[in-house]
Amino acid sequence: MKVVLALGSNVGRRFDTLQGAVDALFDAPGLDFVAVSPVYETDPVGGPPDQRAYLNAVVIGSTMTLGPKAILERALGVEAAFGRVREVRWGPRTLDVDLIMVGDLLSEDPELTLPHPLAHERAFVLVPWSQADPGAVLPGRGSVAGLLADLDQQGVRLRPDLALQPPD
Ligand SMILES: Nc1ncnc2c1ncn2[C@@H]1O[C@H](COP(=O)(O)OP(=O)(O)OP(=O)(O)O)[C@@H](O)[C@H]1O
Ligand SMILES: Nc1nc2c(c(=O)[nH]1)N=C(CO)CN2
Repeated sequence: MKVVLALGSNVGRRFDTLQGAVDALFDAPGLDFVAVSPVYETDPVGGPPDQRAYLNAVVIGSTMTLGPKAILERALGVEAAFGRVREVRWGPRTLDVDLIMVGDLLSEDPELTLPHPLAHERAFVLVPWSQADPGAVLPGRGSVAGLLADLDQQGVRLRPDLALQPPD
């Protein structure tokens, strides 16, 4: 099953945090690395004003053994390991890891909604995802390229000077 995860950081050493997350997500068995997107610097969407810009990226994996809850637990564990401070909704965070999709699974459980309920409207997710996988499809919503055609992408800027490496 294909697994798509979105990474974001707007506090501290943002790029190092993203690379650390890529490494940590694939550290334990069960999830195999497939691809990582370029890094984008993005205007904050929602939350308090005067937040620093985010760095965002998307990482794609594959699993034959893990269920969606196990993948979410891993994602939340990696977030916690980077000391995310969860105070303000949509406020600053050291690391945010969102589970965008797991195969063609659909779930409306608030603990794990699949696909991620806001992914289809977030250019900071869809732009990097389309670069990592040009043929990507968001289950129930259609092609990522098609979704992007209707979205404002001005707040999402490629950082060609920053490149994430595959997990070590
Ligand atoms: N697809 C998903 N990916 C990540 N977390 C999810 C998902 N669906 C539900 N959740 C739940 O959301 C909680 C995380 O909420 P959190 O406050 O981090 O949201 P956020 O990252 O600030 O905002 P957003 O949901 O807009 O990305 C997790 O504890 C998790 O149980
Ligand atoms: N640019 C940007 N804005 C956000 C982000 C993010 O990763 N990037 N994450 C949010 C909550 O998940 C809220 N707003």
